[in-house]
Amino acid sequence: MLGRGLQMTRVICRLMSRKLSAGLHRNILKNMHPSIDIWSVRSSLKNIRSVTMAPWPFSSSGPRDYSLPNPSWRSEMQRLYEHYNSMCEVETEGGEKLKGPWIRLASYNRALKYAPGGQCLSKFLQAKARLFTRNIEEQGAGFEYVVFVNKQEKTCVCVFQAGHLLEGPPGLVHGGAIATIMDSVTGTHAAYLSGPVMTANLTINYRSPIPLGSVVLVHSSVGEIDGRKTLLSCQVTSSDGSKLHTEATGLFISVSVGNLLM
Ligand SMILES: CCCCCCCCCCCC(=O)SCCNC(=O)CCNC(=O)[C@H](O)C(C)(C)COP(=O)(O)OP(=O)(O)OC[C@H]1O[C@@H](n2cnc3c(N)ncnc32)[C@H](O)[C@@H]1OP(=O)(O)O
Repeated sequence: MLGRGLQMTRVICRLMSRKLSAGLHRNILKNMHPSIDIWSVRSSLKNIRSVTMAPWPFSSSGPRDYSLPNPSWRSEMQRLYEHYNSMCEVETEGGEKLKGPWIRLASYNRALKYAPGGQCLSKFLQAKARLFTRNIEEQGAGFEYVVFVNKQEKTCVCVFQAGHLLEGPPGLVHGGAIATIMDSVTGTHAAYLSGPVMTANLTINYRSPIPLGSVVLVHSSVGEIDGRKTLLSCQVTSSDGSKLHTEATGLFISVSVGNLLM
């Protein structure tokens, strides 16, 4: 049986979707043109500022879930994926939840389109938008990663394989690519915990270089959640955890759905 919270969230999302569509349709009918009166959309979005989001808005029913294994994954990446996946919660046909405390977060290249209520908006506002970390089509060339969240401990781990397009110093991963994956993992973790957020700051210390093509773990844990502020800490380690590559803290501020679309 689906949890009551999830059912409630679905109802809210359906209502959200209607509100968003209503705002859009008014403008489309008025102008007969897909250039949107952004202020009208913004004002209709203001009404949904206090919506409580589902812990994770994406189901595994999108066209391509980028967090699933593909042939470019090295054996270490596959092994770690299977390790965490074997501890993941599964739901039986009868709705019973079995197995461990982890869940794998599905990941798509179009964050708006596959979020509840976002399908209509994505056609007009961000038709060409693609998630930065998921827009290199060649498998294994860029960011290969899968994120798992531990619901009991409220921690998060990402298995990350850095492809050849992420080079910085010869043979090593670019610092900006490391920052990107840390921002993505902590941002995803914060969104899972607190709903829609924006990164307010990310403070990074690079301790040891990451070899290009290697598989590392990105760990994220909660420092503090205080009102709109979610403070997380993050470490990138070698896949066996013995070597620290990078550490960071990130502050995420909860925002309204409208903020994310403007
Ligand atoms: C589901 C999808 C999955 C999709 C999965 C994809 C995951 C990818 C995640 C990527 C995430 C990103 O890269 S986001 C993109 C990069 N980030 C940005 O562009 C953010 C730009 N900045 C902003 O938009 C804004 O400054 C905000 C939203 C962060 C805050 O603005 P605001 O909403 O007006 O809030 P404001 O009143 O200023 O601040 C609220 C409280 O936070 C504090 N505060 C605000 N900023 C800071 C700061 N930098 N450092 C310290 N503290 C700060 C304030 O002092 C205040 O504390 P007090 O007085 O209340 O105590």
